[in-house]
Amino acid sequence: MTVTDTPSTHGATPPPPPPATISYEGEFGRNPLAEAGFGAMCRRLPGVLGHTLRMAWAVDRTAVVLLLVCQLLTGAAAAVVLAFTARALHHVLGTGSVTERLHGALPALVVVAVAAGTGRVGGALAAYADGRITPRLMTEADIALVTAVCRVESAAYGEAGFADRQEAAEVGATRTRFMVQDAQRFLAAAIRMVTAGGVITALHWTMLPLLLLAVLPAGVGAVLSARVDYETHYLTIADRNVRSMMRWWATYSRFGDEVRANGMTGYLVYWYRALSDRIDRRALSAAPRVLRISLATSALGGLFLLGTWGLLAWLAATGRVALPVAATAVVAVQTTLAALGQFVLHGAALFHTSLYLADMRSFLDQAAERAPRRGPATVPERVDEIRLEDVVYRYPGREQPAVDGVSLTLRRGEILAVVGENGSGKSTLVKLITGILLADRGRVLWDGIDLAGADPDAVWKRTALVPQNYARWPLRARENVTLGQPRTFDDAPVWQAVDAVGLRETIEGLPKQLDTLLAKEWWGGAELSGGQWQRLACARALYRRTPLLVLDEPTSQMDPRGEHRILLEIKRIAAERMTIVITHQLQNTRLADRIVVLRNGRVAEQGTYEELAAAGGLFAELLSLSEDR
Ligand SMILES: Nc1ncnc2c1ncn2[C@@H]1O[C@H](COP(=O)(O)OP(=O)(O)OP(=O)(O)O)[C@@H](O)[C@H]1O
Repeated sequence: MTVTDTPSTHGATPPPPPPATISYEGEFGRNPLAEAGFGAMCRRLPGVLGHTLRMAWAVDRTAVVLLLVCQLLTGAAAAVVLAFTARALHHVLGTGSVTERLHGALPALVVVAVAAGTGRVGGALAAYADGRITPRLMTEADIALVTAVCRVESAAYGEAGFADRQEAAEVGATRTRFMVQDAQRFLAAAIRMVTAGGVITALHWTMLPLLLLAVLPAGVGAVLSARVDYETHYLTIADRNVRSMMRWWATYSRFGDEVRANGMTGYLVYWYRALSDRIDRRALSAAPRVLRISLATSALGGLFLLGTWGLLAWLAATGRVALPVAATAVVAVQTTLAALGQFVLHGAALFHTSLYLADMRSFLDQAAERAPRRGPATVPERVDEIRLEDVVYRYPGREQPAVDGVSLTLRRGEILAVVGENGSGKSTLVKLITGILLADRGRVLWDGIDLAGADPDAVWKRTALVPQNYARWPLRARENVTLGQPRTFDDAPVWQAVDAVGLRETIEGLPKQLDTLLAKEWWGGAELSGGQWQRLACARALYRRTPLLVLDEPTSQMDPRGEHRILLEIKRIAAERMTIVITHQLQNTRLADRIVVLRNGRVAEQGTYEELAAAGGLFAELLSLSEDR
């Protein structure tokens, strides 16, 4: 047999590469539970219960009170049912005629019926209270997450593991659904266990410890299995995160053309399956461990249960307990066994849920730590100058700074063009000027106020930005213009902004004009073309009328008429503000008062269009390349 490097079958190609393996080092590389012992895990329960109670209390106090009262009621009802069943059995199995015995048992049976009914009503009301609390609890958890993520310093997104902690927190937020239910069932089982345990101890003191031994292994098994499940979850967070992102990109209708016309479907589906298989393999590799735990704990529990029944038989056979008492004991054993079983299983379920909720809480703490803490300084409505002093910024995990010692001054009324090759630091520079990122070194001063000490909301009230990747908000056309600055109910300024970008005809042609929902996916929605969306993004920035206007590649998708119109508008309104335009269309930099050319994060040259075009430097080189067609 010979082995060749060349494919032997007609046109066979090597298999496509499998999805990259993602693993993290450092803080997030280790499962926080990896070293936690069984006792430590169980000690988390009171904390989880307390937290659940506090959260539930905050959303609906009446429902919480109702829930607790109902739990007590159902627990007490269960005890009454058991105690009076014992009494009834005492009569039924006693001496006398059948009628006498039944007659004697009747009052106890009535009490049993009433108590059982009360227990059922209590159970139904508890479920109702849970139904009132849980949806709001989920909403609160969800909103807390969204708010936390929207508020963190932008730099946090770049930190290793941040997105995965967020994904873990999202799972935690969805698990909130089980939180009240688990806590409620656990409490109910605890109350039933205490009451039934009391009854059974009264029959013979050895019964309860034996029963406890019979169910404890199942509880230990459930907790250990929950731990294995969480370990698998932890190991696959990164993969699931990437998979859900990929799923969105692959199935989102806006990218459908690219997927189809580039023949990506096959590979995407292959990729999706390969990653899913990898996730499944991790889950399946845990299955034997779960089976071993389950078999061992079931066997142990079964042995103890056998012992309990044996003891009961021995007590009855040797006359140590009377027959009616033994019969009651059978009922009591069953009830206590069920209560104990539920107690440990719901305890384990609560513990399981708590693992995920802990992820959510730790992410919220992490996000809170990364919330801007810059200082109280505010920025006046009018800003006359922005000065950068030797500003340096390096993205986390990158060796080279993206902006490396930039100093420049921008004055009111001035239009600054920033140019440079891909990756030269233009967008990063703009993020530093607008305070989205804070400089690692050096200062960005707005009329002498250092952005490192200024309240970011106060700064962002004064900025308008058309980023390179702007969002196409699935909102009405009006909100797509006013988002971030809903000023009045008056549409006139909205139309002004729409006119400024030459979009009036388009908007008037929409089914509901400004009220049209710009989301093709939804019924009643409409879709715009790429350039029209870009015009809308520009309209949004112009509508804000802020002292700083930043446009990053604002006309890359526009036709010449649209581009011309926007550039004229920028010039028209330039006197009242500072304007920064990033562009690769070097002809467009003619409108700027000054051009800054970046290379590797540094200012390579600056000057007017004419000066730079004649200087023979990088700008002149790029200009000649753009003209060499
Ligand atoms: N979020 C980020 N995390 C890490 N590195 C980043 C990030 N954003 C940009 N960079 C890196 O910083 C450098 C500067 O990027 P920047 O986006 O500022 O360049 P640019 O001049 O705007 O490029 P382009 O012309 O392609 O838009 C690049 O090397 C880029 O890889």
